[in-house]
Amino acid sequence: MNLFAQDLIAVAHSPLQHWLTTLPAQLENWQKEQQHGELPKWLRCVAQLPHIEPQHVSLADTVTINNDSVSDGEQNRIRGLMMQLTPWRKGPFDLHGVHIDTEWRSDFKWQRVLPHLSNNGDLSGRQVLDIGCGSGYHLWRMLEAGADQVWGIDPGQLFMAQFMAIRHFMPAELAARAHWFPLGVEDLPELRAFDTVFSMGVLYHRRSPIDFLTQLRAQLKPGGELVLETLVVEGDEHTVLVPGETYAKMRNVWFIPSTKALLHWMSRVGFKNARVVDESVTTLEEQRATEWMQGQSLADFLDPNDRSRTIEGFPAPRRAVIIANP
Ligand SMILES: Nc1ncnc2c1ncn2[C@@H]1O[C@H](C[S@+](CC[C@H]([NH3+])C(=O)[O-])CC(=O)[O-])[C@@H](O)[C@H]1O
Repeated sequence: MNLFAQDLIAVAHSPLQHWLTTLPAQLENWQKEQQHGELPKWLRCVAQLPHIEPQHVSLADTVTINNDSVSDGEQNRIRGLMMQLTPWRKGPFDLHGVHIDTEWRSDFKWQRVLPHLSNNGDLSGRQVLDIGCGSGYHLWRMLEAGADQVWGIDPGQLFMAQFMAIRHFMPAELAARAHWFPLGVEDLPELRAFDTVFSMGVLYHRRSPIDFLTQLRAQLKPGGELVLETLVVEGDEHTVLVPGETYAKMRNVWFIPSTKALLHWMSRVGFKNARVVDESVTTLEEQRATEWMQGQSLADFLDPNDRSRTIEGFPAPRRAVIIANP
């Protein structure tokens, strides 16, 4: 069965219909050529999850789904299957009493973003795209904020399985409004159709940040809103850090601009009214190893004698949120 059949029907019934000129062929090609070797195993875990009527649902800081009569056996089954989908990086979630304490407290980032969106954070009636959405934690928060439909893309296939596991437990009405496609930003045509585009934690992974910003702008409707979150350094509009082989032990980090440089790049590609609404240093409360992500985390990426530096001697991770219009 086509994994994305329902999502493609949703595209056909949305203002994004023109996406159907490229999307079905890309997904078909992905299913034939690009599947991760472990994906069948991850999808089997999702298929084995018990079917439990969601009684209480809260899309708040911990995305929670509950039913008062869940048995210990069902809980153990959920825990065992979800553990097979580790590492869990973005969350937290609580599924029928199984608390998934992810590496990141992604709710902290949402608190830094939400108050600065237009309409006081009300996304009612909006088509929202999240580029690099990971497990899709923020997609659920966007639905909490009233979005009509939320669309996440990310090339990470484990994250897709995690999203599908969470969606499995959601009430049908919410599940039908949340979509996830295994695409990179570079796979998107110029849709110019979304009311809000989020891209958080992706810019520094791109080799060409100017092309990336251009791609983001090409997804927005006239009058839409971009929410960009990325690593930054302190400095003037000519300051950009291009780290060596690793930054905070991450291998795929290319450009870390100052906020002034980033605003300059954004104006060069045509964004209007770009403004920094938050800038903060990542704390050990926000990113840490847990039972659900037992590998190394921020504490291991910083200089043990000087927490203001990474292990490589660069400034420690500092992140900015920028809002702009196309
Ligand atoms: N070409 C690409 N196109 C789209 N996504 C990509 C690409 N390359 C990598 N990614 C994805 O971008 C996400 C970045 S994580 C931010 C998650 C969430 N947004 C968060 O803000 O918590 C932060 C980090 O890993 O540093 C991962 O899920 C990648 O798979």
